[in-house]
Amino acid sequence: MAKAPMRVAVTGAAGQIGYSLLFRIANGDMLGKDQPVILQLLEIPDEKAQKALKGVMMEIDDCAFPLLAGMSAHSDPMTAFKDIDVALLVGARPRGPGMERKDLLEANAQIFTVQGKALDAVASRNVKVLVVGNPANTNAYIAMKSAPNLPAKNFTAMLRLDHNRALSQIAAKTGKPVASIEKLCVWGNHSPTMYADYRFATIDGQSVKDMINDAAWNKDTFLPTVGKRGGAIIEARGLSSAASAANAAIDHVHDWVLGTNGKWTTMGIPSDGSYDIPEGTIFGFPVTTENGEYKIISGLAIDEFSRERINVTLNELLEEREGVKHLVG
Ligand SMILES: NC(=O)C1=CN([C@@H]2O[C@H](COP(=O)(O)OP(=O)(O)OC[C@H]3O[C@@H](n4cnc5c(N)ncnc54)[C@H](O)[C@@H]3O)[C@@H](O)[C@H]2O)C=CC1
Ligand SMILES: O=C([O-])CC(=O)C(=O)O
Repeated sequence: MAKAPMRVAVTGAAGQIGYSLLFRIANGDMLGKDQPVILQLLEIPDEKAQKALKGVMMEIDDCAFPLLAGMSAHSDPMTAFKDIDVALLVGARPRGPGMERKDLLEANAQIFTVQGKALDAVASRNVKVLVVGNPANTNAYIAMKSAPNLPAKNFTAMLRLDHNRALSQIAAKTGKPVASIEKLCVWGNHSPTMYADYRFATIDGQSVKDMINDAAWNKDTFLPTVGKRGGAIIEARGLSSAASAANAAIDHVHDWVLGTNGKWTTMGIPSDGSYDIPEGTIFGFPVTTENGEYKIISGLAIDEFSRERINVTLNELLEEREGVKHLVG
């Protein structure tokens, strides 16, 4: 029997990331090739944005995706989020050259109180929320706090792009295929302070740390390359990453819904107090997923260097949180 369609809301649907994301969702890349989807697309109530959204929808129509069971355009989150199973909160201002993601806090934070409240009011009680709009961890925190009637665990932030960037750097360094790398993770905030950690990673059962055996490369090349990759792309393209961000959003939700079969990935999730990260902080953790639920990998040894790095990214998140205290009550 055919599966019932899942309702997926995407905000900022006429933006850069939206243009790389919507077609792949409708094509079944995110929820599976046997899963019909209904797209509920939100843009700002602005004539130009709504018109651009209509144009994107015309193109989606023209793909005649067999899995697309419905599609609607919205300018109000209360209708866009009605009964949704998945929310991709992309709509927010991107940074330009010379900005850090936290510089967007002022401009974007408000969006996530409004949208958190709307999710609280009208979304499925099991809605899976992924915040992509920057600063993603703190925006996810705001949305979570604005939706007290939804389980906090439903709110996540995207660190998958950082995870994928780290995979790719390690594949290049070791000369091994990306698919052979396991047990990699990225701790913390989606910002240059994030801590990409390959201490536990393996390739064909062999330790990646032993294979690379170069602490200076880790500290002086790998961590800055992964941490500052978003900025490097803005510098090169004049615009922030879009197709790779959309790809990471697809990966994140795909794995959350369909499971990782015991493999590690990275998700920004509300801490349960693991690794001394204060409960409720939206933090990048190594997880596995099964039956639509994620689980933090527990019991990993945190050495002195790692603890320092984790503390730096945690402190930045706590500062960001302090800055939005007035919005979350
Ligand atoms: N977490 C991550 O790894 C990444 C996050 N990002 C972030 O994603 C966000 C979107 O990036 P782009 O698509 O490149 O930006 P964009 O400017 O091309 O598109 C954003 C769209 O969101 C819409 N929008 C703004 N406020 C909205 C609201 N309240 N409701 C609905 N729609 C709204 C705008 O009208 C625009 O069409 C930015 O904040 C960017 O920094 C980008 C790359 C990676
Ligand atoms: O760097 C930015 O502003 C966009 C982003 O989050 C990324 O590419 O990681």
